[in-house]
Amino acid sequence: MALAVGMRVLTRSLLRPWVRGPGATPGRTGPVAGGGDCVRCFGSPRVLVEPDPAAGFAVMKMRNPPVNSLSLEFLTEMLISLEKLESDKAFHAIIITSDCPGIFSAGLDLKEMCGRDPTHYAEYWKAVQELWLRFYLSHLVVISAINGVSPAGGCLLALSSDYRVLADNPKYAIGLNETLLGIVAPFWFKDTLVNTVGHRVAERALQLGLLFPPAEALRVGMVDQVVPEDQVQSAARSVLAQWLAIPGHARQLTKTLMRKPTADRLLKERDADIQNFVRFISRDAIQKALRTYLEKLKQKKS
Ligand SMILES: CC/C=C\C/C=C\CCC/C=C/CC(=O)SCCNC(=O)CCNC(=O)[C@H](O)C(C)(C)COP(=O)(O)OP(=O)(O)OC[C@H]1O[C@@H](n2cnc3c(N)ncnc32)[C@H](O)[C@@H]1OP(=O)(O)O
Repeated sequence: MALAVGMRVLTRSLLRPWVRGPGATPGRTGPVAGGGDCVRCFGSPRVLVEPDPAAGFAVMKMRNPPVNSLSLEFLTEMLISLEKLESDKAFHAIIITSDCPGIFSAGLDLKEMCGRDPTHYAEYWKAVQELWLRFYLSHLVVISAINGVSPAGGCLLALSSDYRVLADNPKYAIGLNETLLGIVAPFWFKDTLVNTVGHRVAERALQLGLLFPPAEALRVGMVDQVVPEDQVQSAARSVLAQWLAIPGHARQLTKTLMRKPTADRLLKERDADIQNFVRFISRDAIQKALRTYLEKLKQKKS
């Protein structure tokens, strides 16, 4: 409920044509991050959407610096942008990528899961569920152009796509590392991984909290392609052509056939999953583990 209200408010206030600089005219050409012009870009503070309706796709750039952590506001903005693209018949695909150098997404925002009250945890978890459900089941072709490190929730987002292109940089590790934080990946994170890499690889990766560098990620099937860093976006665009050449209804029905059983499991147990999360995350031991982890991240700098 709170999420629905939040989304309505954000839809009104944030989904405006993307314009940069004072005096720019909404809906008209404006400059985009990285240079160049963008016709009818739109978005919100944390999500920039560069549409190419003639080609049938849009690039969704995550820009929640410093690390694209999936805060409640950021999740909500991503959902709104996705919804907007899904409801426009001009779009058949999106490429999701990052505007934060070296980081695809640091995963769920630890500050949303630490030192807050149960109502907040429930609202946050509902938004996380929603993001996964919407991306996992989207009728659009979703390609991840992974141009940075993507642990945990960042990896889940990538795994929810139909195809993953990873930049070949040894720093850009990807995986569900929850156990390293002393937390447990929920069953639908696990199912998404199993569906991608198979049971044995997933079992080992989840228990050990493995973060796979590019060559390993490709070997186990966590990503579909590894390309030189400067070719991630062009490779994603190239592969999109293959996906868009398939009759849309046949591809969409096939996607649903493959993914619905996994999504249905969460849909059936959604409230219980929220209660489970709230109970788990509220435990003193878990809160302590999260605080220690955040502290470690801070100390790393000094
Ligand atoms: C039985 C079980 C039942 C139920 C269980 C239910 C649920 C539990 C499971 C919940 C699932 C959680 C999934 C997640 O996604 S948890 C998040 C996991 N993410 C990580 O481990 C990544 C942590 N971050 C990093 O490793 C590095 O930051 C990173 C490699 C991404 C980037 O490194 P870099 O050196 O470039 O930056 P830093 O200096 O480390 O960070 C900059 C600032 O950003 C803050 N930060 C980083 N990550 C996060 C985050 N995920 N959330 C919030 N904030 C984050 C970091 O602290 C720095 O902050 P400042 O010091 O500048 O204030």
